[in-house]
Amino acid sequence: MKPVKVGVCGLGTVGSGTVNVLHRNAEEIARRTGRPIIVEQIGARRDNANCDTTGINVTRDIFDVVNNPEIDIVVELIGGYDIARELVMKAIENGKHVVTANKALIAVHGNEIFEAARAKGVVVAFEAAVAGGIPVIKGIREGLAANNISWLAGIINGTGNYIMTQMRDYGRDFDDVLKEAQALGYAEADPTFDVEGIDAAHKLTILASVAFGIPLQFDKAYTEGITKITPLDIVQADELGYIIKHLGIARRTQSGVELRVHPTLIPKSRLIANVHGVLNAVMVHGDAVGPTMYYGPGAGAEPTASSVVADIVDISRNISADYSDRVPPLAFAQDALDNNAEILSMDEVNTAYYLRIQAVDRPGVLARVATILSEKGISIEAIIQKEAKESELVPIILMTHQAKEKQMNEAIREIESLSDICGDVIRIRVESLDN
Ligand SMILES: NC(=O)C1=CN([C@@H]2O[C@H](COP(=O)(O)OP(=O)(O)OC[C@H]3O[C@@H](n4cnc5c(N)ncnc54)[C@H](O)[C@@H]3O)[C@@H](O)[C@H]2O)C=CC1
Ligand SMILES: N[C@@H](CC=O)C(=O)O
Ligand code: NA
Repeated sequence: MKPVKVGVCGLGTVGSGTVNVLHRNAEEIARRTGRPIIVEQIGARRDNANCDTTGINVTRDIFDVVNNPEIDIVVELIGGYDIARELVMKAIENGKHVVTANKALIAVHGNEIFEAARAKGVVVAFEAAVAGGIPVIKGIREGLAANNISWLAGIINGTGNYIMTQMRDYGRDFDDVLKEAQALGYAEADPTFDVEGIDAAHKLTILASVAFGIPLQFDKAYTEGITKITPLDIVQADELGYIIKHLGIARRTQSGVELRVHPTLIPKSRLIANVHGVLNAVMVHGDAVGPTMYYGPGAGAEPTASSVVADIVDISRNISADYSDRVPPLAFAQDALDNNAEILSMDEVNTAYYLRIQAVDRPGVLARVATILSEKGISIEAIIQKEAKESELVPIILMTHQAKEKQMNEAIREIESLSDICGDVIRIRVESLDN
């Protein structure tokens, strides 16, 4: 059978991993697709010592690749928003199928890209963009196609989970571990995307669209990172029976769709609470299947290449099928996407809370805090008040029952204005993940 010819743009961590996997497993992959897959050309600014490109046409101009008439599939692995968008749109215009690992691109420009691909009858595949090597897009889009999906929650940034795990288990310093994650090829080109939750929000946006059949709406996602999590909160959460994880949560409610990324207290007994290091996991709740979980490496050269190559194989198998017979990019037919599903403002979201308050050790301070919460209709589930040691400040830890974010914001503002409270109230949301 005629080989499928691939052009790889970007030869960094994922690009080199992809070329290596395609070479090493060429025979096994060809047995699956029924035809060989050949790397016809690579567009790269420079060579990569981790990747042998002998015999491959390497160009310094990635646009040579999209304009090469020999190429069937363009693989975009340069990252970023603007040039990647231009490259992918040009590839589509030239009638090429596209595979990308770029979640920023899909979350922000995906609606436009999928529309152009539909008009041209080509496929844009992005399994590697969410949770690296875990086939979670395919799992939801195809494996759960029977279900009404009510919610999903995931640890979807490998770098962040790696940092939190190393801090918790070995007491390591945030900045040191981040440097290590960068050296291991886990982090984004700009690592603030990892630690400030932007990367996770990109991925959550994509997951919510595939699960609920709504257009991509990254600008409406609530985004909070891991930079404010302290060792003290990790210890206190542990004492209360919880573990802190950075989660992306998407939930359908009567009034709209919750789309939020933030640190979260999860009961230690949940499987997902025990997902550590660079590993990711996504829980998806479908009405027919119940709770499911997808687990595996969320970043790294070959785990990510595993998803990139799976998409190449998928396209190679379907290359001759009519566009209307192919699986739609966001799982739902383009004209059936729900444009009316409102993404809720964070004010409307209901969760339980862990609060840590630094108070001057004076009688009545706890009562004053409790009164404010009660006036806002927020009830307390548990309190830990430590003895004051040398310093006269004592941490007060409160766990609340569910409350609206708006009420909690107001309560926090009032608590912070009390004269016996010092600094900001630390607030971490609590998710039971049981329904
Ligand atoms: N590293 C990982 O574990 C994962 C990365 N991704 C995504 O995969 C994509 C690539 O990431 P990495 O391989 O980690 O990044 P990287 O920085 O290691 O590689 C990107 C490569 O593209 C090259 N490049 C950028 N602009 C170029 C241009 N205009 N012309 C030629 N070459 C250009 C850079 O020189 C670099 O070698 C990003 O979208 C990233 O978000 C997705 C999942 C996991
Ligand atoms: N920087 C990302 C890479 C994979 O998507 C992460 O750490 O998860
Ligand atoms: Na994936």
